[in-house]
Amino acid sequence: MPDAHADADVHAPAEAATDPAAPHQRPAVQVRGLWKRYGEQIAVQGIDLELPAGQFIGLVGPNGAGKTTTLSMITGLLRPDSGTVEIGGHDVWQDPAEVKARIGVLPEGLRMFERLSGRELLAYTGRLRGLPGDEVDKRATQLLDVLDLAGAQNKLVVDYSTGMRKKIGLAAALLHNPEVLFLDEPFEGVDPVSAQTIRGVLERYTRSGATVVFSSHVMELVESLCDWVAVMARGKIRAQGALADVRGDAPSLQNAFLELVGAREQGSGDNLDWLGGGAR
Ligand SMILES: Nc1ncnc2c1ncn2[C@@H]1O[C@H](COP(=O)(O)OP(=O)(O)OP(=O)(O)O)[C@@H](O)[C@H]1O
Repeated sequence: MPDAHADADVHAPAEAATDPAAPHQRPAVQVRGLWKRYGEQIAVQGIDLELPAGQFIGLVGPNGAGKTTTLSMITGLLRPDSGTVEIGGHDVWQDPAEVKARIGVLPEGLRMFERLSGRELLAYTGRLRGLPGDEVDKRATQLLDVLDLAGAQNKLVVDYSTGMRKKIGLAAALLHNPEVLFLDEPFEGVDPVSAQTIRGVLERYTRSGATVVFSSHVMELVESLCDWVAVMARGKIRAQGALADVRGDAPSLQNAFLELVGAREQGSGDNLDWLGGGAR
């Protein structure tokens, strides 16, 4: 692990954003000086992020790092104390309608219209997005099919399992074909088969030039999916850049991550001498 990684704000990626020959020149998301405090608790401490377009981007960090707070501010769900966010060149808080037309969001613990069926939920979401009815029908049928929800399309959302809820939430977030898709812990509670399905849909989507930003604390998943990562700990960005640059010389992203977030400071449980070993 290079020493630079141990300090805050390693910023490895810049060429993609500045190279005039790069296919996606403007960053998909530009965050400057974002702060959020809940009473005494500072959740996000003045972060800057430049997320390149057309990439699979992972926002990783331990529990309580500030990932959900950050994604909520980026997507216009939570007003920052200070700082700005631009998506596709539009300010999220000055120009919310423009931004919301360009993004899809699957927040953590998404509240849905529980008394609608999966198909009705998509029909309703599509009309809210201003799509014509026949186009909504066509897209809904295809998404339900690809996400293996066709058999449950007439079931009420309240009766869906956790994984089914993630999938119908993902379908609703994709229906209007957004430029940037934000997903908070999209694979949490999802079985391996459904995870593979979701993964396939998202990979196809980024190959077409769209951007996926998702938060996770599962390093293997991030390492296998992402082109680009931002590592957060205690409300700050510890590193951001292409996956290989953030990983550096470490054998895996997990090792790089543990180094970056200072896991050793938190102890290894050595003082739990009463635990296990028959000393009851
Ligand atoms: N509504 C709130 N009121 C008070 N404190 C909050 C609130 N939401 C988050 N926090 C605090 O802000 C910090 C960041 O929380 P956040 O949920 O953004 O982290 P996270 O990285 O998404 O964590 P996790 O991976 O556990 O979901 C935590 O210390 C949390 O306790």
